[in-house]
Amino acid sequence: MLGDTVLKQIARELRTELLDAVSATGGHLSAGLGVVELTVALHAVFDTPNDRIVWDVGHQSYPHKILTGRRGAMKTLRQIGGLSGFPSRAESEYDAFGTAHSSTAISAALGMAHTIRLNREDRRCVAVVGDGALSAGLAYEALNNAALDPGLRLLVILNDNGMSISPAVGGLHAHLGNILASRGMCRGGAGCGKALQSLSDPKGTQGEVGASPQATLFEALGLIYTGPVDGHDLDALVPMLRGLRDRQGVQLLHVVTRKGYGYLPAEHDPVSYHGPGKFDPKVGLKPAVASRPPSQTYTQVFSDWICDEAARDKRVVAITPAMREGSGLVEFQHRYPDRCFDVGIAEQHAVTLGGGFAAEGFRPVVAIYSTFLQRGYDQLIHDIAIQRLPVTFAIDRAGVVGADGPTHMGAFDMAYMRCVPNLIVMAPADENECRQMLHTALLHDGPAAVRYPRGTGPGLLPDAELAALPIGVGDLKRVTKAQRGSRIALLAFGSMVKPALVAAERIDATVANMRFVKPLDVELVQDLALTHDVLVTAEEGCIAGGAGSACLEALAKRHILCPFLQLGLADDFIPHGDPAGLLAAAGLDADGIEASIRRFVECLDTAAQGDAGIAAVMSSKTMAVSHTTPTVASAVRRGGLQ
Ligand SMILES: Cc1ncc(C[n+]2csc(CCOP(=O)(O)OP(=O)(O)O)c2C)c(N)n1
Ligand SMILES: CC(=O)[C@@H](O)[C@H](O)COP(=O)(O)O
Ligand SMILES: [Mg+2]
Repeated sequence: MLGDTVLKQIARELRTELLDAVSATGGHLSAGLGVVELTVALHAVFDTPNDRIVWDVGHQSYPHKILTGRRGAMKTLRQIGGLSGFPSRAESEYDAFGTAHSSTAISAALGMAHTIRLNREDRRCVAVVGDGALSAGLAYEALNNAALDPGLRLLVILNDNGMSISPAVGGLHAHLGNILASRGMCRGGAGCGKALQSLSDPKGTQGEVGASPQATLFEALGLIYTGPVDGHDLDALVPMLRGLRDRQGVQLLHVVTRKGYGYLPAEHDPVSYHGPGKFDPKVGLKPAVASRPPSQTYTQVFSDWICDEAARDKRVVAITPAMREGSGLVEFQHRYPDRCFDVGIAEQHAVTLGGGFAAEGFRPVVAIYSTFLQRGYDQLIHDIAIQRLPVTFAIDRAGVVGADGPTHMGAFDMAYMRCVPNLIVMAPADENECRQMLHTALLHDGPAAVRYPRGTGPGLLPDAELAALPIGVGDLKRVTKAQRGSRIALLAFGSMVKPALVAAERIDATVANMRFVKPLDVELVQDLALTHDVLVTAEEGCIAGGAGSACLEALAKRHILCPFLQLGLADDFIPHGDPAGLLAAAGLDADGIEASIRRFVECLDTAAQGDAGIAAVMSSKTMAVSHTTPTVASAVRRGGLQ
């Protein structure tokens, strides 16, 4: 075991290393800075990777990465082919469990603890979970399940820094504050809870409901609580972890830390340093420019839109599951504090809360990332769609998000939403259309979703005027001049309209901005199939079950046969990296769309000329579905991406 002085020296170097690395690449910073000492202490006390440490979310795991053989690779963080920004089992044996969506760590570590008991092994499991992550139902499901199992050996470390991305919210936050206020910071011994009080009893005792006059929520649940301990004080932390290491029962160690600790700009503004881009650590982040940049992000478009609607209509309320900044609700909350609901990390609740508002005649807008709406899927169906409740879903980060990688890609929403009855699903081609679609959704007397990508669009700045779009009607943007031969029609959804138009100029194709994934403009699809030789769909989402599949189903329903090419995200997870590079690798930029169509048409021509069997099929215009785009992951594996 390394001496305490050495551990302190390691912590100092680790913090400097972390700051240097993240300021050079961008990534998650303030959470990692806050757990430097905790990371050092855990690795000093536990025998990793034999003992398992499961980092919840994993955005705080960079110090752990640096300590576990990845120091030199930190410069590749979140870039194509480089280190993941989250724990990854594929990356290191020290990453016990892949995480990135929050609140999974206790469940995963509990599963591991069960296997250890079943296998009669001498190993330990630790889940490190933040106070923000503890607002999600999943975490409570795990705690509830873990409690009262004295035979298990599981340590849950609650890293309480009072912060989610924004300041933590809710009753739990208040409860943690009360514990700290009433008990003070403990340094071991009886005041720390039952576990350390009975260190002489190596088997430990299970927490008893109401055992202490100021029982914590955790004790009331049946966990063995220890703390609160200063998470930056290695002299307190290390002995405490040593004391808890071999104890049986589900132990909860309450560690208090400061997000951004050790780098003053991040301590003062942990929100901005949660996930900064590159910056000079000597200077810090540049203050946000007061004037608007020429191109707005879709998030900013949403932000302006909801403020405008709220000024017009008092029934408009906004709900965010802990993504106030990322979803563009800071200004709205500032202007309408009593109409903005940050519910913490609680996506399921966010959706159903919207249902409650809608049932009473309000117009709730649930602002949510595509990837996080996956958590609220049953609520979307059961609580909203079945009852046709007018909830607007403003779905940000739909499509390829980039550096956060496979866990955060908004690849699935079109597929998982278009099968839900009563739900309207829109995908804007540009910023102005985004605003009009959000307005359309809000006016619609039923649930409606608008899915838009991370970052900026083509730059078509939104009109101040709001006009509802006719529901289920696409927009023909370009008509091919070709009279016969390969008359190609490109049916583009959302962000694919722009590259489709560029490709269409080169190959002379018709382009439709489909606008609606659901209800689909079936007439338009069928007309284009009947007047063209080849139909191509393009979407920034998974091909399987996605918008292109909707078009195919529309043709099948009327027995219309047409060679059909579906462009989108192939059946694989998209790795992390620069979004433009990832889109290009998926064949979803103008060059890729053009190349895929040329290949497809060539293939059809060859088949028509060479192979009698296929020619017969083609001449009878039997539907030919072809998708040849390589997956992005396979391109990265082949080293084909720069
Ligand atoms: C299910 C889910 N919702 C939202 C997020 C986005 N998110 C990432 S970190 C974070 C804050 C987590 O707070 P906490 O667990 O306390 O960790 P801290 O950053 O404070 O260390 C949020 C909301 C997520 N990763 N997963
Ligand atoms: C870890 C996490 O889930 C978030 O911090 C996420 O990385 C934010 O992504 P954006 O940068 O797209 O808001
Ligand atoms: Mg926190």
